[in-house]
Amino acid sequence: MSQTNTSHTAFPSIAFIGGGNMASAIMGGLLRQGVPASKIIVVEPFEGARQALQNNLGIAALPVASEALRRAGLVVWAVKPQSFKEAAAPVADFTREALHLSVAAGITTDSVAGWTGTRRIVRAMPNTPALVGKGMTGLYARPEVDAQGKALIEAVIASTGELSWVEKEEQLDAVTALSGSGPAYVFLFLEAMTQAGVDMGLSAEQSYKLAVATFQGGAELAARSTESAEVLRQRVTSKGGTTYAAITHMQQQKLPEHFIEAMRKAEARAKELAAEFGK
Ligand SMILES: NC(=O)c1ccc[n+]([C@@H]2O[C@H](COP(=O)([O-])OP(=O)(O)OC[C@H]3O[C@@H](n4cnc5c(N)ncnc54)[C@H](O)[C@@H]3O)[C@@H](O)[C@H]2O)c1
Ligand code: PRO
Repeated sequence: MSQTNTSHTAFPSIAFIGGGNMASAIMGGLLRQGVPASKIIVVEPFEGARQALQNNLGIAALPVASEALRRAGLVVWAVKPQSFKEAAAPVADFTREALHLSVAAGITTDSVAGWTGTRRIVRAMPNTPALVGKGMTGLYARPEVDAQGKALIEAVIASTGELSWVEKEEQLDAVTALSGSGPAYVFLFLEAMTQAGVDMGLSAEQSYKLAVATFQGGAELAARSTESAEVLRQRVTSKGGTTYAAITHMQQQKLPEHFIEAMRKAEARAKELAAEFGK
């Protein structure tokens, strides 16, 4: 992935429409990178969320769209797919000249273009580890976005972790099913591994610590290794040993097949969201 040389001093004012989890993760990354809070404008109708932004990040959010949005060179759409169209209506007139970045699952850039009146749009699929600077974000840029615009988006997203561009917009549905929803799969496995540890006589606390460290260590080993996950798995699996017993059971129960099937459900849901809420 090419690295950007956009420094935070070159950042334009950035407006966030929606100030919930994902917006907070990106804003947190920007602040950590030295972008001043005065360069960030947020529209967030829910008072509890505005309070959280003020308390956690020192950012004062607006309850409704206003002329202040005209300052923004970049608009980040961080509302739920269900609320996007409604959120765009009062904002669009102020932001036609800006570059737009949407993180909404499923919603296509054609829909965003229709609602915002501009085609300078990048669509992104981040994930929640962005909250701790360990995010993974897939990105798609419409042809109307120039190299400078892409460099700005890279600089914003790099403040939350890693990124990877896709060539076709529909590939973002696969990214959504994989890394977007993926942290939830990891947490589900953590829950199951912790429960198994408890069932076998460990405390919940110790069991959870072992499970989290195992995920961290396994992921780090895979990231640093030149060998495939399959080879790394075989190294743990002594013939006739303990891992063999567990993996054999998982394979007999078709766990990998079920897992792949589940991820295809997430991909299908991304497409449904586009059809349901993109009009
Ligand atoms: N949470 C994730 O893991 C994740 C990962 C990738 C992408 N996303 C996408 O990010 C988007 C936001 O998700 P989230 O988890 O941050 O949700 P969230 O509910 O935490 O945040 C959405 C915010 O939008 C606000 N909002 C509602 N209507 C609005 C309006 N008309 N104008 C402005 N703001 C409005 C809500 O009050 C809320 O604070 C979604 O589209 C989701 O698909 C989420
Ligand atoms: N969270 C959003 C959802 O579940 C998008 C990926 C992660 O729809």
